[in-house]
Amino acid sequence: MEWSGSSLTWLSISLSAGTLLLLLLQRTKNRHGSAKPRPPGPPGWPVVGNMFDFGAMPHETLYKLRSEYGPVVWLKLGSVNTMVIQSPKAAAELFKNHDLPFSDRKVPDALTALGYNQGSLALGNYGEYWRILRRICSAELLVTKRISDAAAQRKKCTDKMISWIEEDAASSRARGESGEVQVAHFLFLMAFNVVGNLMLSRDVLDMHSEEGFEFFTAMDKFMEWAGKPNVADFLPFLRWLDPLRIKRNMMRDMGLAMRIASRFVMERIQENQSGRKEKRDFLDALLNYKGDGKEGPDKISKKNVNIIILEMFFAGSETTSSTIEWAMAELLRAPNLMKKVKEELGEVVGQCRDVEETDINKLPYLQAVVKETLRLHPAIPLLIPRNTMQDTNYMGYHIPQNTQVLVNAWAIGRDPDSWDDPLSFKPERFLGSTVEYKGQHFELIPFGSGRRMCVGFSLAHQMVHLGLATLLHSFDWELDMSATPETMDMGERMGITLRKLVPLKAIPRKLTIPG
Ligand code: HEM
Repeated sequence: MEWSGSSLTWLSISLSAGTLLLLLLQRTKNRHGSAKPRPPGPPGWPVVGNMFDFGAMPHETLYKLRSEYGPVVWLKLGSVNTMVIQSPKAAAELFKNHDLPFSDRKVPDALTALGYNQGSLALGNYGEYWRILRRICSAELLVTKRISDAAAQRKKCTDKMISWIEEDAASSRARGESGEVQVAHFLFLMAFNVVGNLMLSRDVLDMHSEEGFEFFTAMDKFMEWAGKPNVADFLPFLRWLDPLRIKRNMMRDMGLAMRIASRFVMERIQENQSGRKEKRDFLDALLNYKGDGKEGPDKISKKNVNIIILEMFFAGSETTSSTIEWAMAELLRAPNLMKKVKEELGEVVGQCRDVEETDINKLPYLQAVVKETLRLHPAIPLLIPRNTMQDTNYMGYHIPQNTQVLVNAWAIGRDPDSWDDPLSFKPERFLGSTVEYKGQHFELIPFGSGRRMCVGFSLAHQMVHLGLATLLHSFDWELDMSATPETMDMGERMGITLRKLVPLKAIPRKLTIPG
């Protein structure tokens, strides 16, 4: 049979009409749900699903969907089934009753570069290797004795931060400028060194060191690629193509960061071989690990040790420094609140000595400021994506195996059913309240909850309080003439963490703490 011109035209019209019908049917099916009940969600397009509805600030886009679809939302991101949880009640149901089947991770393609996810704790599949790492990390990072033993190291790092801030402000003034400094830069150096001391018993960054700068730059690039939205995560059949070149770039920059981390590890191995007798640290715990021959690996490979060291650096430094930066920004916007924290510091610490970690428990207003900051600005707004290991019946919905689960801690912190005036920064709401962020109160979960909750939680608690208190106790902070509390930009930038879009700049003036 021959195809005439008119039959070809008809064929193409029928094909187009058929495709259109299919598209509409697919949208209708998604809108009304399939045979098995799924949570409600916006209709998606074939192939791409809701991929293009996600936007640059997914936590905000998802928060807006709550009013239409309720606290549990179903999306299809390309071919990835995704469930989003956006209320304390739904989060409690997940973490209390379904934590185990939801304990795997969904791994972004970029972080499969050089086998990173295979060695990682944060992205590792739920299984023996993860359990062993988690045990080692908990012993090093969560046990109160270990954390308090390292208090002097943290104090040394905050002292250095203050002297670098003074140095930078002085050079700015010497150039005839206002003395303004970029606060997050120094917070990052401090946090990086706190982690460095815990992992490797040494400062890693110095304002002026070349090796530190090289490491910092490589890590910064690593975090940039890890935070970039990647079409290959939504349409896995495109992975081989790596259309945005994210994985290729990641391989290059991660490779550099790994080489630097491996230098630290090799140095330690050589020191140990030549009879090093210094105090045992996190790196020793990883290198000395010996399995019991029953479950998991017998030892942690050198490559995986490098990966874990790297991971701790970026898990511990971006999160804590951005939290303190947000707290400082909120306080600079509200001079009356700033005055209250400083008065409390004046009463408890006074002017004759520095803040110590042992002061934290006596500073309820400072603690309330930190909680309020973590409520409105959780560093990882959607937590780290989980993945279901098996089909699960969750709140009456059928959630299939291999569903990505996002818990919107950012939206939960703004839930009007849990919080009065949820969008305002009001630390007072926590005074006299028993709400904590230890993963038991589901209206405040900046560190997550359940098995995969932040393993660095106790360390983070100390670092954020000490870092913020030290900044406030050491200086009076002012905005430059070009900024006012009313016009300060509080926009967000999404990368691997949620940072301020415009980095906070402020002028440190020598202290006038009342008391
Ligand atoms: C303000 C500071 C911090 C915040 C807001 C934060 C937040 C989080 C969140 C939301 C998760 C995912 C929890 C989940 O999926 O349920 C997480 C996991 C993790 N955090 Fe943190 N974190 C902070 C500081 C730290 C520090 C200081 C370290 C270590 C040096 C650390 C290491 C980790 C690791 C290794 C994981 C993965 C745990 C796992 O998958 O088993 N974090 N963190």
